[in-house]
Amino acid sequence: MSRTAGTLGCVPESPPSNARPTHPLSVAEALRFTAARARETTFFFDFDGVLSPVTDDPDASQPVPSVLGVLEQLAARVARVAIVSARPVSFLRSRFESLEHVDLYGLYGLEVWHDGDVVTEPAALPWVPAMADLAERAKAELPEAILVEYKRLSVALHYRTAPQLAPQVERWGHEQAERLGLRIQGGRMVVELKPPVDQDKGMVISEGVLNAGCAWYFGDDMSDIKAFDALRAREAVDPRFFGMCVAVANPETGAEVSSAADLTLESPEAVAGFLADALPAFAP
Ligand SMILES: O=P(O)(O)OC[C@H]1O[C@H](O[C@H]2O[C@H](CO)[C@@H](O)[C@H](O)[C@H]2O)[C@H](O)[C@@H](O)[C@@H]1O
Repeated sequence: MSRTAGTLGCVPESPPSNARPTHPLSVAEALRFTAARARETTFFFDFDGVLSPVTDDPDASQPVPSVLGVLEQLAARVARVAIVSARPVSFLRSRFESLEHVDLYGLYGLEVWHDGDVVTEPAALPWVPAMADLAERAKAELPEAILVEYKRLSVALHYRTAPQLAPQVERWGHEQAERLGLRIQGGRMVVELKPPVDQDKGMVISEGVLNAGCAWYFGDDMSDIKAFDALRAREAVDPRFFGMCVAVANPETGAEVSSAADLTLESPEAVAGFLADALPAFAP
């Protein structure tokens, strides 16, 4: 259930209060407070299912066309805009190359785009060969209908086009995780195997908001709930900080993500529309 009542509409003209608003709150209240603190605000976005509609083939995913311009404009009006994804940074670069002022975190933060280079968490690097082997083994041992996505430091096993195979994929994934000492991340019609390195979206956000007065996070999947938790945790220790958690509806993980969010938007297209409507609230 959404914790926010009301829709965006116009942002009322009343003077901004310095006091942090309390949850639940209306979208207008959240935007008004955010606009008053725009220069200390970060907007974080997940990619798949949030900026990009879900496709059967992960390689075919593209951002909603209108979102590119909106993100660039937003980045000029707030302190920072960042995409925090389970995709590799190289993939995110291929989709957002035109965005000069948007920060990119890949593989749940194991990779960061910094000064024109991909910086990888050193503790994860020894796992590259094991992940390459694992991807080959998955292709050989799992049914052909399972799409194996090799991401250098993780392997995603997709059953979107063969949902009846979910139990088999889950079982195989857990066996491999046990065999190799890997971690499992569940998601939308996918089981992902990751190195046993402490890094997740929650940790990216916890670090990313240390100097922020306000942050919004838009997510649709199980891994995004940790990012929501990070905003709540920051609010708990910093009485000035305001965090807004936005879910994007979907038939798979939507209920769980929405129940942890302040606001639920209907689709990636609705995210783009929401941001476009919100832009005038933030002075250029
Ligand atoms: O953190 P994200 O950017 O949201 O990445 C999460 C997973 O997204 C991708 O899989 C999801 O989207 C695919 C394309 O729409 C879809 O086919 C799949 O069913 C979804 O789970 C990506 O391929 C995965 O590697 C990410 O873990």
